[in-house]
Amino acid sequence: MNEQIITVNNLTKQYQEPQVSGISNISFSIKRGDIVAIIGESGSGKSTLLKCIYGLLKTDEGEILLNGKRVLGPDEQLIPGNAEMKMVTQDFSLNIYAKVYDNIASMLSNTDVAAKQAKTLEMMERLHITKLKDKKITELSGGEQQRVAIAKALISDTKVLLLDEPFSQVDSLLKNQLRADIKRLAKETGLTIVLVSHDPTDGLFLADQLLILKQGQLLQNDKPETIYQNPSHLYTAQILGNAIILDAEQATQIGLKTEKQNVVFYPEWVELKSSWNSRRFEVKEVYYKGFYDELLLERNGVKIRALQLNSGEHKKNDHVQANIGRFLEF
Ligand SMILES: Nc1ncnc2c1ncn2[C@@H]1O[C@H](COP(=O)(O)OP(=O)(O)OP(=O)(O)O)[C@@H](O)[C@H]1O
Repeated sequence: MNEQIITVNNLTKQYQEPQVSGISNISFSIKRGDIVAIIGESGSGKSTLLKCIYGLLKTDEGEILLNGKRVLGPDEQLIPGNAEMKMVTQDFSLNIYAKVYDNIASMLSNTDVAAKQAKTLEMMERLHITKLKDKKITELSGGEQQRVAIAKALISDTKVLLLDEPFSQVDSLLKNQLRADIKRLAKETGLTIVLVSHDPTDGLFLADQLLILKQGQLLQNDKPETIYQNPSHLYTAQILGNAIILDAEQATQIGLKTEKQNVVFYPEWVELKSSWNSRRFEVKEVYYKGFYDELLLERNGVKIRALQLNSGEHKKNDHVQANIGRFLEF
């Protein structure tokens, strides 16, 4: 069996109004069973790409292949979309008057009622929604509705699940649970998942492959850890959220030399220690993070962040030696 389930070749979709935008000349492929996260700022083309993959938008150039077969556009078939893929959007498209069980079961035919019931119950079990079986959709929280929508999407032998902002309605505790469930589901069933998110931690935590979009262009396509450790553009470092970004003047103030405009590093690359070449910083704030502290440090008016694993070791107004072990230049 071919390892690649989806191949996108030179895909371009431009909207003319109100200004030229969309996505431009995008190529990548997706391995069967992988979770792919599409990350980028608002308007970077994430939803456009997802809709093109599903066949909801007429493309201008290029093609999408699913198992080697071209995905048809909305002008080429009666009902836009693709039978082997399912897309869950932020509105969930559930029947709000029907019970949870009936919403999910409605996707299956009545030819074998016992099999239909068994399959529906199994899918509810997988998504931890068995106890919601007899509730109406209007009685559910956003996160519960999300699970029902995913169960509904998956029950009819879906090969690829497309998720648009899957965690936007879920609080942080449930978000971790739902992320873990989605990951487990993909690994257990071999399902391929493509998701779009504003939150880079979704991609870093969940994905096997991360796509970084900027103004309709694919900027980076790699494993999350590779992208995190080696962002190829300043934009990538910015949207991943955790990086400390300084301009050249600020870098000089804390003793880093650069010929470029910016230096970038992560708090975990800052070593707190005493050594002849480390620099003295003042601890301006200590943020308690559970099993570690995040320190806000300042030197010559420039603020950086560092991690301290021995919680409480350095306190506000202390002076510490900090060595920036590694930094990137852009
Ligand atoms: N139907 C449309 N007509 C015209 N322009 C559109 C249309 N849909 C999207 N666009 C434009 O195309 C660009 C990409 O939009 P898209 O919705 O794909 O981005 P996004 O990354 O998903 O954004 P967000 O995170 O805000 O949802 C934006 O500039 C947007 O304004």
